[in-house]
Amino acid sequence: MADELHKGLEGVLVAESSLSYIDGDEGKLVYRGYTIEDLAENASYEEVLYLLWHGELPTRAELDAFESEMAAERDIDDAVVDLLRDLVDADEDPMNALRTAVSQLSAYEPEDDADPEDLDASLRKGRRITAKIPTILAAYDRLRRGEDVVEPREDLGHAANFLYMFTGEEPDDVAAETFDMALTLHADHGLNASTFTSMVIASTLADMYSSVTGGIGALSGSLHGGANQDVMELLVEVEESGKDPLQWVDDAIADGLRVPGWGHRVYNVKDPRAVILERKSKDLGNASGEKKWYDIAHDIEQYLIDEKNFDEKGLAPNVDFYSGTVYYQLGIPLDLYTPIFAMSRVGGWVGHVLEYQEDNRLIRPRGRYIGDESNDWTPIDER
Ligand SMILES: CC(=O)SCCNC(=O)CCNC(=O)[C@H](O)C(C)(C)COP(=O)(O)OP(=O)(O)OC[C@H]1O[C@@H](n2cnc3c(N)ncnc32)[C@H](O)[C@@H]1OP(=O)(O)O
Ligand SMILES: O=C([O-])CC(=O)C(=O)O
Repeated sequence: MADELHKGLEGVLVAESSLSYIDGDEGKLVYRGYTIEDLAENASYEEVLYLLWHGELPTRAELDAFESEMAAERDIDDAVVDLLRDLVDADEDPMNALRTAVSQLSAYEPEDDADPEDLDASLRKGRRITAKIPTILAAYDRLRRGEDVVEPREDLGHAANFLYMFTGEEPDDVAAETFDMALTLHADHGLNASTFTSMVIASTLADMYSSVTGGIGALSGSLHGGANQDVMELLVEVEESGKDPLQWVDDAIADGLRVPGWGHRVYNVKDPRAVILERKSKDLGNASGEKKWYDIAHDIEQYLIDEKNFDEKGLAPNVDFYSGTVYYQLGIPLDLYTPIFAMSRVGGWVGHVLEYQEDNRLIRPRGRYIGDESNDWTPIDER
């Protein structure tokens, strides 16, 4: 066996997949053969879920049935709401609250005793978790605002229903479509760290709740999904400093800042999702007359390219760089940005787990041992 070390598993092929394809040099992303641009423009998030989980686009009848099944699974048990209240009291971060609540959901899973190798049951579990995540997040946010939880509605789409439960008002078409598009953009991305985490867990024949709970944990970190909140915090900090944004960034880089929302393990050029989100952020700003956040982000992007030559180092905006400026304009609090990423990426976690389990093999790499090999035992009183 080769003893070459692949730190961070960079470039290591560990599985075959037909869910999503990324060309990191061309800035191209496709889900099951459909470009992200086509999907962002034409597909609903539910259509994307169907595509990822069933391998092809649904017919109208299949989509109607799928949407109804999802909508019927949105309710969460009162005990989960009680848990969320406790977590609000403990001032828990929403991403951690989501991780805890998803883990608790398994207690109310009707097919709890299904064999983990029963892929149809795993798919239904994945669908239930996906349907309930928006309910958990909206409830958590309302509880911490001291407001009553709003029950899900079955007549609204996944994105619109989240915004409805979150605000208590039915969203307008622009907000619902923008949010739906953001969910589509984040749904899958190859064997990223959180998806791989879910697959590692599933490879032991643990159940879907464990896989998704682990995926949420992996996504929360600042090198992964956590970066979308970091970007918006940076933009707010820049704005509140009253300094010239470019000078602020220059100083921060000199102090060793890793610019959140920049760089990617796979892309060497601008992430195609960042291109779409940038355009959306600009359009929303133009429509509302409040282009401040888009402008600051865009100016920073230009500066990093023109003055810091980030592009020559293969550094470019990733999906997280402009998403926050879109969510901000939808009135979503900063610490919900990463949970919203999870609300979408659960589609990829479930899809990859199911695909991997079709031909499961325990994931178990090796580490090279570099410790001592033959120490003499020293009794505790002599150390
Ligand atoms: C949804 C997602 O998960 S997308 C990624 C979200 N994460 C972020 O936006 C956090 C900021 N970005 C990063 O930390 C990194 O680019 C990562 C973790 C995403 C990818 O990292 P890796 O592929 O491991 O690249 P690595 O850390 O080896 O960086 C390569 C070089 O680029 C530099 N670099 C990478 N990202 C950045 C950045 N955001 N800002 C400044 N420099 C950077 C590194 O310092 C390193 O420079 P060096 O060779 O002079 O030491
Ligand atoms: O693919 C990755 O490494 C990070 C990720 O999840 C994404 O960009 O959506």
